[in-house]
Amino acid sequence: MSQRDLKGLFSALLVSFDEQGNINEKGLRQIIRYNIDVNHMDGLYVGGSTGENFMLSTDEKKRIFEIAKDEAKDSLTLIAQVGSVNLKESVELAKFVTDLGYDAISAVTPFYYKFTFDEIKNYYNTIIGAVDNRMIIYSIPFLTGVDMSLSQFGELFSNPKIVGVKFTQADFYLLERIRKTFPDKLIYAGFDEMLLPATVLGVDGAIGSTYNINGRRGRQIFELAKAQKITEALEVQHVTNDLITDILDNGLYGTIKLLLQEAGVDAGYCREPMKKYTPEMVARAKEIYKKYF
Ligand SMILES: CC(=O)N[C@@H]([C@@H](O)[C@H](O)[C@H](O)CO)[C@@H](O)CC(=O)C(=O)O
Repeated sequence: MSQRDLKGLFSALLVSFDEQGNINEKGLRQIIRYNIDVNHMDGLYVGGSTGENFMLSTDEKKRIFEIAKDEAKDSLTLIAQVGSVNLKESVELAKFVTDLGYDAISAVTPFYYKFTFDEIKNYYNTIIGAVDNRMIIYSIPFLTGVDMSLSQFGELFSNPKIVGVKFTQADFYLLERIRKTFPDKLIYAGFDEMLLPATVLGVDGAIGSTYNINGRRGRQIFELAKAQKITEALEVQHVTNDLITDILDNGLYGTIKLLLQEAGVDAGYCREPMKKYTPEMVARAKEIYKKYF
């Protein structure tokens, strides 16, 4: 098992697709390079929501995991999101990425069906039980409908191979309780627009979509907040949130891809059913790029 430190700032890796929705390998490699060479990320979170993962086949997921490892090599930490409502697929992917040398795996809470907590617990223990690796829970209640309590996190954390949580929630009371109760577990801020308050509450890192293009400001917020320079950190968070608001208004993943294209990266298209770019959306992305970069 990799002993690499898992803390720090991670881009939730975008995937470049061509107009037909096929993986654009050259573009994907450019996005990875941009995250390493320009954003200076500590790591990549591969196969997350931002990677449009839940719309992909098993073979496509594997190919993306392979390309990311091949391009990044050991230059930064790699976490693979392998969660799926198909538990057998999750186990297969967990084995695949562990063999590739990924530093940790992560799995979204199983969604769509209203699984009981015992079923969710069995899902995590089954995936991580199949491999010699570390697991980070991916909690994102606004998309999955799964909102776990402090004691439920505690039950999952009782498995020593479950080492942390990617906390994409705005519940700062729960975040503070998890921090205080489980000081040895890793917590990642999942909402980029709330990086400053999450860092003040003691998260170990952050995983987000907008770091693919706005990694420099994410780093400033994270480091300033850790150094207790809250006024300065807030100034950068304000600019960042103006940018995130503009991105969200224009279409989240598509706009980040269009901004990357302005920066010279072949970030391609989103996969349907996500919408195709309209001329208005492209024009607006150009304005956003000029305003913030
Ligand atoms: C739903 C979603 O995209 N959430 C993002 C955030 O980075 C989010 O895009 C950002 O904070 C803007 O709201 C991350 O939490 C998702 C993520 O890390 C992932 O791709 O798995």
